Amino acid sequence: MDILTSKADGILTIEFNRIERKNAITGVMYQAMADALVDAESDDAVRAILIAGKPEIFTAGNDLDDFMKNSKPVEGVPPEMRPVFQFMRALSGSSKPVVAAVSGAAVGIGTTLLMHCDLVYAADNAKFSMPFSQLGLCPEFASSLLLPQLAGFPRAAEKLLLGEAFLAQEAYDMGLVSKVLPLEELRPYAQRQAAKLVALPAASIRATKSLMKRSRTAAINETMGAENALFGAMLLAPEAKEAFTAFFEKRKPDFSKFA
Ligand SMILES: C/C=C/C(=O)SCCNC(=O)CCNC(=O)[C@H](O)C(C)(C)COP(=O)(O)OP(=O)(O)OC[C@H]1O[C@@H](n2cnc3c(N)ncnc32)[C@H](O)[C@@H]1OP(=O)(O)O
Repeated sequence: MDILTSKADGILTIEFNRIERKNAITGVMYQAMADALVDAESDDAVRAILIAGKPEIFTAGNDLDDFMKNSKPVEGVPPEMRPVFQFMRALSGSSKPVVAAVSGAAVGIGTTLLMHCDLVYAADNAKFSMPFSQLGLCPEFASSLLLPQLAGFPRAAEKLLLGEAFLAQEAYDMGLVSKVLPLEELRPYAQRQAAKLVALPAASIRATKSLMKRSRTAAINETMGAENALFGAMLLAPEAKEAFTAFFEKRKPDFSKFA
């Protein structure tokens, strides 16, 4: 199983488990996470959600092979029904508190999804990147809105225009991360924080989260729509094909021939 889910003591834990591919996320994995989140939404026994990777890697982001093979529109299937949309919609709209424990690299959607979590804990080996421009793509799932809001435009531009990677301390300084911890303390700490949420009155947690997110929900949804229309087209463009092919051929992409 490339995604592990378990429920215990009021916490739904979702864990990336595809270490041989650096936890790169396929459609099947997005669907498994979407299903777990949708199920949790209607399960009163779940009072907090914990998302984690492996000590050496959170996730390498979307599986690039999946991007190459499964990006064409499918007749009769609206783009919003794709597993990645179902997952991000369920995460962004979750009424339950979501804790993320990040260690190792969090690439692409691996960093974007953190902007939709509530408590984000990073190990001192965490490394974040949104290399969309390096892949011939553009930001997705409201990162073009949320990152400038969190970090200010100039810093967000370094991360989104250049796709530069950044370490845990910078992520903390930018407001993307709640706290940085030594790797060995990360998981127990995130678990304890989730347990604290479980022990608090669920109605208070729900109300607090909903009030904190209320003013930006419409903007997030509108931005996701605009980004995803562009992203879907860019996935099929020659720049992305060159970037994906170059990755698997273990060479630098050559974008010089594209205007
Ligand atoms: C809507 C969502 C959008 C997005 O998420 S866009 C972002 C897409 N992701 C990426 O562009 C990241 C690509 N991966 C990497 O840059 C690197 O990997 C890492 C920095 C994550 C790790 O580097 P290292 O430790 O050197 O590992 P390795 O040798 O590159 O990878 C080990 C095996 O894993 C495969 N793999 C890694 N990432 C992906 C991926 N994203 N999709 C498919 N396969 C991936 C490789 O090819 C390789 O495989 P083999 O052992 O056969 O050479």
